[in-house]
Amino acid sequence: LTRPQVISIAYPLHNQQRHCSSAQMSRRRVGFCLSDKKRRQINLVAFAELCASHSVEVVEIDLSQPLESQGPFAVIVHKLSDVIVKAEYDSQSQQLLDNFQGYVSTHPHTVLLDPLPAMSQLLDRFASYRIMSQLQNSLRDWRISSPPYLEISTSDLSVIQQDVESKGLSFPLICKTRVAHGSCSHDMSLIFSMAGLSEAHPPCVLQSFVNHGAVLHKVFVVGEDHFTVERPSLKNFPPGPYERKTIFFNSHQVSKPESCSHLTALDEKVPRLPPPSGEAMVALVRELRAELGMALFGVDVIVNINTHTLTIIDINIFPGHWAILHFHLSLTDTLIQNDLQSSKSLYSAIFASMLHFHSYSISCSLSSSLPHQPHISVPLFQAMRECLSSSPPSSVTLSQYWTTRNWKSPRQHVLLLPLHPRLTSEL
Ligand SMILES: Nc1ncnc2c1ncn2[C@@H]1O[C@H](COP(=O)(O)OP(=O)(O)OP(=O)(O)O)[C@@H](O)[C@H]1O
Ligand SMILES: O=P(O)(O)O[C@H]1[C@H](OP(=O)(O)O)[C@@H](OP(=O)(O)O)[C@@H](O)[C@@H](O)[C@@H]1OP(=O)(O)O
Repeated sequence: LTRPQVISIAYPLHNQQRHCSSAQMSRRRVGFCLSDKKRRQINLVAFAELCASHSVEVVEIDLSQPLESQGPFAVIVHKLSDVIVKAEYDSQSQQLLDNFQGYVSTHPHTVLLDPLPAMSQLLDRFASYRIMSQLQNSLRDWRISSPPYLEISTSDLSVIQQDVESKGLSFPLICKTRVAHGSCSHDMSLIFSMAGLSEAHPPCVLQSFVNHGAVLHKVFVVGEDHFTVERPSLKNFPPGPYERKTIFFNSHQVSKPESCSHLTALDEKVPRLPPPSGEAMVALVRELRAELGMALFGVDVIVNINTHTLTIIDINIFPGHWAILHFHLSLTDTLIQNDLQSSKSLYSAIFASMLHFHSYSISCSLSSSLPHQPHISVPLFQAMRECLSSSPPSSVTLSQYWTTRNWKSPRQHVLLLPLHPRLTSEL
């Protein structure tokens, strides 16, 4: 077996670490500010232990305490969506956010992934759909669009019906809450007629449903890099309007890797469309990054079965759990490109280690669960399947290629482990 080239990222780091000045040493602290769920997903506690062996301190930021005494931070990685949404109506959350922003403003050398104002706009579908809509102009040559939509702020049915008509929105319509974060934000409905609009509760958006053969392309963006996976998605519906009961659903029932719903089973046999072209995806990601001013986000794309137009339906903050493997290495590149030369080795070390750590946990899961035990967890199995079906990733960097390749031959992960004696001994 060929030694995966990603290992070469790790070696020079150790050399550079030996020559670190005390100024650099003081910058070896990375703050994470994530929900309990996300922290568990990336196993931050175990990861912090691993980093410590590389002289890198991982700190879980306590927002309720002054940040000054918890820093200085070279980087802060956060997903403060909950706090940002709550700050709209809760003064305590607003205070936490102000303190956080205050720290960031007075520490311009701390790299914040991502800036709060940029994130906030994605938490509001009114704002993010405007961005998606504007993007159509610059991406027209790539035949990239977003469905027509309407912002609904009234519960006056006749006003909604008039707006739908005057805007020329075609049924079925998909109704999504204005707030794009939190469990309720994934509750949606499919409305098939003018009468059905009585079930659109403001504030929400009504977006034209686009038939796309029940395939969703989820693009994860990490700085300069991106990669794409396919997910299940809603099936095709005949163009409306027509009499049919509104369908209520939760987006996580239809578009998670493990989703298995009658709403995603096509009623008819249709030829599978080719995936979006790599060039178009590159153009899309480039425009979005510039427009959003963010490094960590996801964009959901479908392909219109009639026109073959790439259609953007959603933009998300911070890649989901599945992105984590790719995230660590890609983030390193992002930081390097930002000219953070002095921090280069630090970030490379952190994220190469993170990758190794995850490789370790995954290879253990794989070797213990496959092929001997039928009780492999559904999410893990689906995640593997998702990865296997996403080859080659649309933006193939060395690290991404490596990751994908190694998922196909999980045993190769073990080859990485001698780099970490502690992990090897655990094996
Ligand atoms: N305009 C549309 N046309 C066709 N299908 C759509 C459209 N909008 C959404 N969908 C379907 O509904 C699902 C959920 O939509 P969307 O991505 O907006 O939800 P979400 O809850 O914001 O998702 P996420 O979990 O990524 O945050 C999509 O995966 C897709 O199957
Ligand atoms: O990151 P969080 O835990 O908050 O949850 C995000 C979730 O990731 P996870 O399921 O891997 O956790 C994402 O899933 P996929 O992109 O993989 O589909 C997606 O549903 C986001 O919309 C969620 O963010 P939220 O809507 O809550 O802001």
